Amino acid sequence: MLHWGYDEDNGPSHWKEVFPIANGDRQSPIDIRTQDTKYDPTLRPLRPNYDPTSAKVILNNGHSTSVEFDDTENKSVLSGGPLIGNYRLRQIHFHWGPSDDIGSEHAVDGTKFAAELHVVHWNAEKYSTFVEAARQPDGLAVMAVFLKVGECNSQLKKITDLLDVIKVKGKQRTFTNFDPSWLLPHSLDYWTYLGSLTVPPLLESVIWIILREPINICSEQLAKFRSILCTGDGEVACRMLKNFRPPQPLRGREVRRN
Ligand SMILES: NS(=O)(=O)c1nnc(N(Cc2cn(-c3ccccc3)nn2)Cc2cn([C@@H]3O[C@H](CO)[C@@H](O)[C@H](O)[C@H]3O)nn2)s1
Ligand SMILES: [Zn+2]
Repeated sequence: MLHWGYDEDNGPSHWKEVFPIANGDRQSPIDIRTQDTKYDPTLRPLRPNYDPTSAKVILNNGHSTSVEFDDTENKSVLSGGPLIGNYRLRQIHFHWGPSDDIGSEHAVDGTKFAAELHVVHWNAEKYSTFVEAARQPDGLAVMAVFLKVGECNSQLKKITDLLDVIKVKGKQRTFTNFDPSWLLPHSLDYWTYLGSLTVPPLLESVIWIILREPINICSEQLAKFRSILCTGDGEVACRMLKNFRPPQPLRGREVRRN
């Protein structure tokens, strides 16, 4: 298989050929059956505490567009919720689809949203690097926010307005004074379950925290995501029309809610 992607010949159905953990028993994303979620009174409120100056660059890594943060110290952390201690903010990125009716990775009672924001953190209290944490069952915490088609999102505009500058794979641009909290909905109520990265190497190291309230995005902003390229300079251009992995088997896992 050539490099992994989301096309017919290198997409999610092929990933197991190179990453056998794709058939593991704590893979992500999942379809959240709300009737089967279990209220857990021990779950605490989520406490995001981000410093906007820790935002560094906006990047096209060929699979998504991300904002990378300075994670050399505990400047921006997530605590509370199901987490023990502080998880350090590493990056945010998005998943979307070829049309406004699909694009999210997680689903709720079989319903998908237009897109999904992931806020990626790592357990810097227990592990010394992100990559080491990515290999541990409690190494990563990813907060997911659903994006619902509606009014344009003024905070998201700060990102979508720059996408034409980082159109090709590998391009990045200075991007600071940005706080991911500005993208969060009013309610921080959530579902949580144990899962994996949804991109190769699909490591089973993620504590997933899915916010129950979506934020809005308009069609024009979604179209801008679809205009960036999964190819670099000099390659035959391929537009990043979709970058979501479909829901994976629950394998008996419990989904809790606060
Ligand atoms: N939807 S999600 O599960 O929340 C995520 N989607 N993208 C994410 N990134 C952060 C990240 C880095 N790594 C990682 C893991 C092990 C070794 C090195 C890096 N995992 N997540 C963006 C991202 C992913 N990667 C992966 O880096 C690997 C090593 O360079 C490379 O072999 C893979 O092809 C590439 O996917 N780099 N940056 S988390
Ligand atoms: Zn993601």
